[in-house]
Amino acid sequence: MAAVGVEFAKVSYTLPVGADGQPGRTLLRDVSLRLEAGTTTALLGRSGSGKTTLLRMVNGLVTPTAGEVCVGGKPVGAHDTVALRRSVGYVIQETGLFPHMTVERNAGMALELAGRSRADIAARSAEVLGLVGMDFAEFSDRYPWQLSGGQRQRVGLARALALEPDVLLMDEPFGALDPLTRAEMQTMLRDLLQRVGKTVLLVTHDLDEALYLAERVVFLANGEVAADLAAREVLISNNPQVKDYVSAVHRAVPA
Ligand SMILES: Nc1ncnc2c1ncn2[C@@H]1O[C@H](COP(=O)(O)OP(=O)(O)OP(=O)(O)O)[C@@H](O)[C@H]1O
Repeated sequence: MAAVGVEFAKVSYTLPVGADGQPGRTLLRDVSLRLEAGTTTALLGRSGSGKTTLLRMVNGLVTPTAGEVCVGGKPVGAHDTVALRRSVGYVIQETGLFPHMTVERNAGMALELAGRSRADIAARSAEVLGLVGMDFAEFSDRYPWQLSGGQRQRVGLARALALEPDVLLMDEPFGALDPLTRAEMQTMLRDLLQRVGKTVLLVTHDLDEALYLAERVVFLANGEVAADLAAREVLISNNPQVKDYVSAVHRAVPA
C-alpha cells in the first residue's frame, strides 16, 4: 500500500488583483482535508466549485494563497518540484498524449525524461500497458489517433503509473467516454488500485463513479467543503447539500 498521504490545512486561493484594480475572486476558502495513504477520495461539486484548482495544488501547479498542502507530511513548497511531479501521477480528461509518438513512447515518456535506460523503459512501458489492460503487441506501435477514446485514456493512465507514483490525481478521467466504456474503465481502475495501492484524488461529476471507486466523498460548493463523508454514508446523508446533489442526479424518470 502507498505510504504517502495528502493533507490540505486551511487552504484558500484568491486570484490576484485584476488589471482594473478589482480584488481577485476567492476560488477556495479554508479547505481542510486529509487523504489517507492508500485510499481513494472523490471530489464532487458543480462546475466552477473549485475541484480542479484544489487538485492542482497537490502537484504544485497551483499554490495556495493561504494555508498549506502537505504530501507525505512535507509541504508541497518544500519538495523538489521535479521529484514531486514524479511521485504524483496526473491523469486528465484530454489525456495530453503526444500525437506524434507511439503508444509505447507515450507510456514511457516519464521514464525517458527521468533518464532511464532504453531497456528499463521498454520493460516498464510493457508492464504498465499490461496493468491498464492493453495488449502490448497489438497497441505499442500505434499512434494516439489510431486509438479509441477509452484506449487513449488507458495509455494516459499507464503513463501516469510508469514511475510508480505514490499519489494519483485524476481529473474527470472518464468524463468523455460513453457509459459502457466508462463502466469498463471504472472496473479496470478499481481492480488496478486494489493491486497497486495509491493515494488517489478523483474529480468526477459522476456520483455512481465516486461511490464505486472511492472510500471518501468530498462535496465542494463555492470553494468550500460542504460535506466530507465515507462513501457508504452519502446516499443516507441528511446534509441538505448532499441530499440535493443525490436527488438531482438520481431523479426518477417521469412516467
Ligand atoms: N487562473 C484563473 N483565473 C481566473 N479564473 C480562474 C482561474 N482558475 C480557475 N478559475 C475560475 O475558478 C473557478 C473554479 O475553477 P475550477 O476549474 O477549479 O472548477 P471545477 O470545480 O473544477 O469546475 P469543472 O467541474 O467545470 O471542471 C471557475 O469559475 C474558473 O473559471
